[in-house]
Amino acid sequence: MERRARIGILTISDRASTGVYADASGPAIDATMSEILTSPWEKVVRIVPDGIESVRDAIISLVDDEGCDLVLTTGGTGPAPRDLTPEATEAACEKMMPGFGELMRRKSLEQVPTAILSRQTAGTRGKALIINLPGKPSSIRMTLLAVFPAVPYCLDLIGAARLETDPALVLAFRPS
Ligand SMILES: Nc1ncnc2c1ncn2[C@@H]1O[C@H](COP(=O)(O)OP(=O)(O)OP(=O)(O)O)[C@@H](O)[C@H]1O
Ligand SMILES: Nc1nc2c(c(=O)[nH]1)N[C@H]1C(S)=C(S)[C@@H](COP(=O)(O)O)O[C@H]1N2
Repeated sequence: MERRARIGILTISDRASTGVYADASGPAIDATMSEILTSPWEKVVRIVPDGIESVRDAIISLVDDEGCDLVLTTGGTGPAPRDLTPEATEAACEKMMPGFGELMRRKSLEQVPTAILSRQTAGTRGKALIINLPGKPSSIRMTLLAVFPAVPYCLDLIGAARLETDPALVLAFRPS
């Protein structure tokens, strides 16, 4: 029996974390993962304000304390002074995986010219993969679908839980 995957959903937003507006991006990640995954999984949801320490500590806690296999962040990837998610991700990770950000920016560029303003990246910490998504709720499904074909094999390689996907939506590629 395969182990149930644990997926961290981390919303990074000054305003959503203080209740100025309701978080729409975390629920969009949850909904997209429910669409994509056919293997058992459970979520661990957090909302934190922007900042290197707040975000780094949340990622470390989701991986080290909560045992997450995958952490999906949203928000804080742009150029504004308080957008520090890529720096925090780098501080929490042992290896950076720049291909994720490159592909998401390329896909987003088909929709909005400001896609290049996102500094989103990805990396690994122990047996966990951390991926940054932009903050816009409308960007979540498209960016996740773009990179997800490579996610299950990446988790295999780092020794995380095995993920199965709905092939009608995401064809997970596992080189033989
Ligand atoms: N978690 C979220 N839930 C709902 N809407 C969001 C969320 N994050 C961002 N947005 C929307 O996307 C817009 C642009 O995102 P951006 O990351 O620039 O937000 P922001 O202005 O930095 O947010 P904050 O001030 O809360 O950190 C925001 O103005 C908001 O309308
Ligand atoms: N798919 C998609 N990607 C996108 C956007 C978007 O609307 N759709 N917005 C861009 C904009 S305007 C910014 S500033 C950056 C960073 O957003 P963040 O700070 O909310 O992470 O993401 C970019 N990537």
